[in-house]
Amino acid sequence: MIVNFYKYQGAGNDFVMLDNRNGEFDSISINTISFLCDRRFGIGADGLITVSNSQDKDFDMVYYNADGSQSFCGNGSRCAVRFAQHLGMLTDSECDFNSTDGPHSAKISDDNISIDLYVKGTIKKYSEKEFFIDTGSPHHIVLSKTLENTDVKTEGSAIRYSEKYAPSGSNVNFISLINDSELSIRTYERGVEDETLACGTGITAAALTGFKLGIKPPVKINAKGGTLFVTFKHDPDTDNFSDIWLTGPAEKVFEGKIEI
Ligand SMILES: N[C@@H](CCC[C@H](N)C(=O)O)C(=O)O
Repeated sequence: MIVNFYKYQGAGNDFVMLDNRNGEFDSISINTISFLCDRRFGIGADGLITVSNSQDKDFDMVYYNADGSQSFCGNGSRCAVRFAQHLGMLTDSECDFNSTDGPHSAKISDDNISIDLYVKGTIKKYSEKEFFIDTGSPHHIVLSKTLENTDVKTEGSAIRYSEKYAPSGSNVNFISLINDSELSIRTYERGVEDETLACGTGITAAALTGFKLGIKPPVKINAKGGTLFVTFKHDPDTDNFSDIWLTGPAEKVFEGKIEI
């Protein structure tokens, strides 16, 4: 079967997009997802997203990592909003959509897409330099003074597969604080099993963890593939974060046909 595909990227986190408005990719197989995301034998991407009609929102999306596993994806969601706009599913500069972890809202401009995210639970502090937070996907955070020289694949993989996170694993982010509103980040992504150029839920997790270390919103975050911004509110009485928004670029790279 020959299918149309679209390739999008958000700060270098790249995705194959499939128009699923007729439901043809409802039961897409893990093998097909892995093939389409393969950088040598397929199109190549960190993940794959299907965009479908929704009963109660502007669209529904499902995110799959390159290995076919599912989670919530911040950059993928931002790209899915841009794709829904391309498909003519959006009529406004704001929209609502359903993703793997529930409903989200988005704000659209020519340069950027912003989405809101939700935290599950609170930040867990393992030590002065290691933390965990779930921003729709699970994220381990390591404070690093040697970010450029960090072997993200080896060190990230060791934490991702550690007993602490078995059996489902965690994404792993290495961060360096630059000043009181800026940090740099490198991320090992579960399901891609490698470093990616940016990870939206990881960037959000880093901004919120950074707040605990003295960083104030809006937080500017430098990833390898680009710069994103995170804003949020924090309630000192409950220690809860709310009104969390991730903002950055999301654009179509190319489109084509492929046999699956
Ligand atoms: N790239 C994503 C995160 C995708 C999910 C993650 N790999 C997981 O399995 O938890 C993002 O931009 O948030």
